[in-house]
Amino acid sequence: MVLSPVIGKLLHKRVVLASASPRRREILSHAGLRFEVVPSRFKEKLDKASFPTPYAYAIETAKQKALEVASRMHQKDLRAPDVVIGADTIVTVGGLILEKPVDKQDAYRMLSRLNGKEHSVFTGVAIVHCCTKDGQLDTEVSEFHEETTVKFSELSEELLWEYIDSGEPMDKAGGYGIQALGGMLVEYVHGDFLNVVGFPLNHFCKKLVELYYPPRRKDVQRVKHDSIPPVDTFENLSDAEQGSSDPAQGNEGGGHWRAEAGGDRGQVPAGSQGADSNGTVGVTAQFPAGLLELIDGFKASKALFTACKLKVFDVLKDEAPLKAMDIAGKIDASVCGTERLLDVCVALGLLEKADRGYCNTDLADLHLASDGEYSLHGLAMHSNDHAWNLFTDLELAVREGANAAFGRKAEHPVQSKQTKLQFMRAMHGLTNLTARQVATAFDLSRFTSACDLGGCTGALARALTQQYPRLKVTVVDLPEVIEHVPCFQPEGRQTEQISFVPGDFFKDNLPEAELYILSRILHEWPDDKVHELLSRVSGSCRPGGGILVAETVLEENRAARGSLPASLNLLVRTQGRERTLPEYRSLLEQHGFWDVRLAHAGDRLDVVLGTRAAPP
Ligand SMILES: Cc1cn([C@@H]2O[C@H](COP(=O)(O)OP(=O)(O)OP(=O)(O)O)[C@@H](O)[C@H]2O)c(=O)[nH]c1=O
Repeated sequence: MVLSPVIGKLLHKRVVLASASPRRREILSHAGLRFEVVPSRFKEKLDKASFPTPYAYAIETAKQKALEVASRMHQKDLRAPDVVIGADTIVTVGGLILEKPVDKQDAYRMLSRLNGKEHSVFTGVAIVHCCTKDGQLDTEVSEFHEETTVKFSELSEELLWEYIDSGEPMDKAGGYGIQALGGMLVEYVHGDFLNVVGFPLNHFCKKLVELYYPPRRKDVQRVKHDSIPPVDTFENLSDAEQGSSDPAQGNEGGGHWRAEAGGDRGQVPAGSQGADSNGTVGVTAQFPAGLLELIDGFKASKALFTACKLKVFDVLKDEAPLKAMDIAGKIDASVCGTERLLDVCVALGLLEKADRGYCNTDLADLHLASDGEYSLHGLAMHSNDHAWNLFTDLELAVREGANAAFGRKAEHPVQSKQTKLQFMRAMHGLTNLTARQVATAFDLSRFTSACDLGGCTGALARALTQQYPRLKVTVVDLPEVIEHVPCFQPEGRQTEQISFVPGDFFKDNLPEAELYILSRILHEWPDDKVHELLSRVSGSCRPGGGILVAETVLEENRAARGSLPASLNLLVRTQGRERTLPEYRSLLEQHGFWDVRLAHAGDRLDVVLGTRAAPP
């Protein structure tokens, strides 16, 4: 569980903590961040005197730690992680900077200085976004610091030595650990406790908000030139590989000390306009991280599809954890390629990686392995093998309109032999996920018979019969669909309440029923075909009978809820379209269905129920 949604912004990135500190690792993993730990080899020996403030020193050290790891990882496999986090904690007292003691005497000297006094603990943090361009590592650094004031009690020599002999001071800045025995030395703390322990989590989250939640256009600040801290130019922000970038820094943290130092090393994002030569007004724009995620979205989809196709999630459902090499053997793929794909799946939150190997996440077990009631493996495969190709024609479909594009490359999935089973699998998984909600969106207990037109594998029929034990459901679908229905019957759960009838609902007589169901059917067809179908349903339905339409109903401004690409899907794939409630109401009313009501059936689906009026 992730409390801070901003931490979630890092879940899809490969994040590395460039620190050997067990405390930092613990703080960040408790916050829900997923990361690898690669301790930095940077030697902490920058010339303290050359920094204008102690925290400038801590920030620079943090930055060098992170950059060293980024460049080492880049050199190792020519690919740096997306984000490297470095941190450095120091204690300052009387103008002196205290780091980790080198021995017991050093610890004693430090603790004696702190004894009975107030001191400051600074942690400098660097968040380094990396990208690889033409084989070169490109980095962009965001940095900040946090200060906490700590007061020690008056401590006896005996107590100090007892504490030193405990061994606790040795790997800790200032020679104490506030989170353990050292807590007994402390009278009060002002500020962020975790900052003393080694990582200012609260400030880190705020920084992520700054980085990943750019202000909306109307919030773009118009600021006076002299209120912008001195800035650098980071030239490669447009590289989508990078994932994110630093916005213009506020007048705080790393940006602030630089301003004080009169330096000019801060950063400004691409697209920002600096002040004009008169230094009057400029516009700063946050880096469009969300947009870049969108640009990269297809790569994530393709990685997921590929892992599904290679049955990675099936392999790991059967046996886990497994190392990349073992998985590669089982899926008959190269080790290096498999490892990369697996790591991407980890970054996408589909797999987990531990020392002993890779495992499925619960999400992957439930939805991406090919078996299981709620598997979306079929949908992923259908998207990969079919929808993907059709979407390459989106431009053509937009230029020429659905009718023109349809039929050129697009092929109705149910009519294609090759894709028929795959399409059934896709629909089966999707319907299973929503069937209960559709069945219960309205109280249908007054009906004793229903006919599910285009009911495919009977997934909705099953949910209906479970919900309404009196109800008998006839599923009508094309013969070539019905032929494969047995593959989708859960063992031991066949029910006499459901029967399957092969037929074409545009041509064949419709079975008699009190309730006719059209689930995810009408959006596939243009208005003339919808009228044709509704007129056939209306002709078969007795007065007092019903029609139940399950579709994503558009808002009145035609905005789709949930699945935005769906309407484009229709454009490239069929001649149909999604409709608003007034449109459905009008269609149904024209065919004698009244009292048309809407209910939501989850995030992406709505249910419309109409009652057949007596003919005039
Ligand atoms: C004041 C205080 C510090 N620390 C630890 O002191 C180390 C600072 O050293 P660093 O150089 O910033 O980090 P490191 O441990 O050398 O790791 P690295 O990041 O690899 O340089 C970090 O561990 C901190 O937790 C505590 O655990 N408790 C405290 O109360």
